[in-house]
Amino acid sequence: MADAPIFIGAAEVADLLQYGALLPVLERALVDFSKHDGMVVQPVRSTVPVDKHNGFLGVMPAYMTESDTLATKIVRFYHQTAFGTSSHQATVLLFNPSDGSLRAIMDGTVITEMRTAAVSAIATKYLKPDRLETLCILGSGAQAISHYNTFTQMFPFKQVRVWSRSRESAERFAGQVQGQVQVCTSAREAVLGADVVITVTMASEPVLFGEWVKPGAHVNAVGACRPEWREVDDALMKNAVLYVDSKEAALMESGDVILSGADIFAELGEVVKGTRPALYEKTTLFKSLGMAVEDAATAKLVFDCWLAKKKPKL
Ligand SMILES: NC(=O)C1=CN([C@@H]2O[C@H](COP(=O)(O)OP(=O)(O)OC[C@H]3O[C@@H](n4cnc5c(N)ncnc54)[C@H](O)[C@@H]3O)[C@@H](O)[C@H]2O)C=CC1
Ligand SMILES: O=C(O)C1=NCCCC1
Repeated sequence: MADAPIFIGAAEVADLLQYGALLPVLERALVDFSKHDGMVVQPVRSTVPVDKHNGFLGVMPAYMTESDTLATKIVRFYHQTAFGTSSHQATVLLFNPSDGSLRAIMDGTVITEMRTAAVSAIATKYLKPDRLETLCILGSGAQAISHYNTFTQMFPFKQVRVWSRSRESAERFAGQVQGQVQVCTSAREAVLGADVVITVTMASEPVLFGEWVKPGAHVNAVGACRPEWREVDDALMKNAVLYVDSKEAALMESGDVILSGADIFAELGEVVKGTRPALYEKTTLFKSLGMAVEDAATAKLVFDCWLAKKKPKL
């Protein structure tokens, strides 16, 4: 009989996951996904609208042959949540690929926060390798915090600006993170002159406009994961060189891509592998929707770290 699955809660996931180990694991997952050689199986996320309660439930399975990783994430994202509870909550199930038995149930909320920020950082590393002085974050929730933490660890920004719909939440954000943050009164003020812009809002209409964005800047557009939602206007979508995590998902899920009619230049995994160029002298935009392979690879890393910690030291 198979062993009972282990449970790894949020605090332990946060303790086990280090960006130093996570980044190469994610780069490999992105590359393997973008080979499209049949070795990675990842259907586009299946999302159930829960209209009555203004929310969605997403199911994200993946199998990666080379690393022999089988997992699924279940994630809820709700517009209205009680104060103090996160709009996004997730659980990851990690299976034994050889017989399909359940190996581990782990918190997926921390995984979602950390792997999404890490993938944006990978996009930034390839698409904006130099002149990283000013970082702008639009939004002040959980992803804003994980992006702030990752980006200030990985890059030498001299200034970080934040804008949020309410000044109160932007100030709360500034008080929560370590280091200086300039709270801006408008999105425009935050974006003008920034080298890197990150959009991490629950907006369904554009909050970022092309006319504000400095030529040659890089944008990570992380929100707006529904076909009718926008975070970015048509001008930016059409004038920037557009990179995505998955072309198939972008054409099914991203309102910014679908409704602007912008052409996708490449998948991020193709850039990491070197089969498509990083046009970093131009204005670039990475449209992130989040992929199951990112969760599966991260969950396997968490599980392997958990096993290594558990092993008695000889
Ligand atoms: N690409 C990816 O892999 C992932 C994307 N996401 C997306 O990232 C975004 C941020 O997620 P979290 O930080 O976890 O959410 P959160 O609920 O913690 O924060 C959302 C932020 O958006 C702001 N906001 C809400 N409605 C807005 C509006 N109409 N206009 C402007 N700002 C608005 C809120 O004030 C808050 O600052 C969401 O769109 C989420 O779905 C989340 C997980 C993974
Ligand atoms: O990748 C994810 O996880 C999510 N992406 C879009 C919003 C829901 C969670």
